[in-house]
Amino acid sequence: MMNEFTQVLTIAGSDSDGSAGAQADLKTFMARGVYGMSVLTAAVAGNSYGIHDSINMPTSFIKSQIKDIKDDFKISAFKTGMLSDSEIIHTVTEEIKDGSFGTFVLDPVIITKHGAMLLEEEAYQTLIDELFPLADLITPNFYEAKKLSGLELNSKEEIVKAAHKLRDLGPKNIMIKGEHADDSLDYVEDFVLLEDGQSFWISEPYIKTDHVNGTGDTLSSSIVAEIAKGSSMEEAIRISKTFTYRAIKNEIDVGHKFGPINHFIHDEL
Ligand SMILES: Nc1ncnc2c1ncn2[C@@H]1O[C@H](COP(=O)(O)OP(=O)(O)O)[C@@H](O)[C@H]1O
Ligand SMILES: Cc1ncc(COP(=O)(O)OP(=O)(O)O)c(N)n1
Repeated sequence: MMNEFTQVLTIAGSDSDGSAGAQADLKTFMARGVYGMSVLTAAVAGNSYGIHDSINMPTSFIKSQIKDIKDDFKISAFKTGMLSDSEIIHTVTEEIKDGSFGTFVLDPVIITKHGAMLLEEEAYQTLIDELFPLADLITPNFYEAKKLSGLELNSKEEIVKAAHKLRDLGPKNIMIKGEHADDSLDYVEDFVLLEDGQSFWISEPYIKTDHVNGTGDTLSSSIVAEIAKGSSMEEAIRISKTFTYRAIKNEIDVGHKFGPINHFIHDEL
């Protein structure tokens, strides 16, 4: 008899070097023991030196991919990543708003840590207006949280304030990932505000390395996997922070500059 397998989905861009985007999501899904599927919204040409070109999928093709997933599979949880512009956000919103893909983790991919802009500025408000109200969790990085909340985030108090401000825009749970651009840091601390009003800081030691491409994608897709397997939101976030930390710490030698993290560490967890 065949085993029933937990099925999850990423709606995201393809990143040719395999470090981030849908490729990182699918590797993470595999590492976390769930069956991953992908709907591609865009594709970027990139390597460890950076992103050098990109193309958006036609919205009709995004719709076709989602239709084929809906027609055949039972998705327990999903995430969105790179959505490029308002037209793609609108298309994805229309296709997912029936709730048939289960728990929704929105990774508001705006900018990579090396400065590539993956969402047009005119689309920030569309993301807030259309997708935030549907999201069970949003996971902005430090820069994205600043942009989306309009706050400077110069102190822990301001990060807490930003999380409340973002939650007022509709998402049930908020995780603001901490700053890690400064090499003198001891810890990277993320702030989590849960649906029931509870909140906590979650920290791991700062790792000094150039191999951090795809950390945000890995974190959010791991949360999707853990929720699909039955964890609570808090458990899924805690497990995924540890998984991402260990994937950064156990470096692999791929690429000449800013390399990927290590998705092969699942056996040790
Ligand atoms: N150098 C680092 N050392 C330890 N943890 C890190 C490091 N870089 C990122 N992280 C962690 O990886 C996760 C993803 O965050 P981040 O890199 O900010 O996302 P994004 O890729 O969206 O910019 C967070 O939990 C963050 O704290
Ligand atoms: C296609 C594509 N999607 C997303 C990213 C950025 O990934 P993320 O993990 O959010 O950020 P970095 O850690 O890579 O900065 C990407 N590069 N490509």
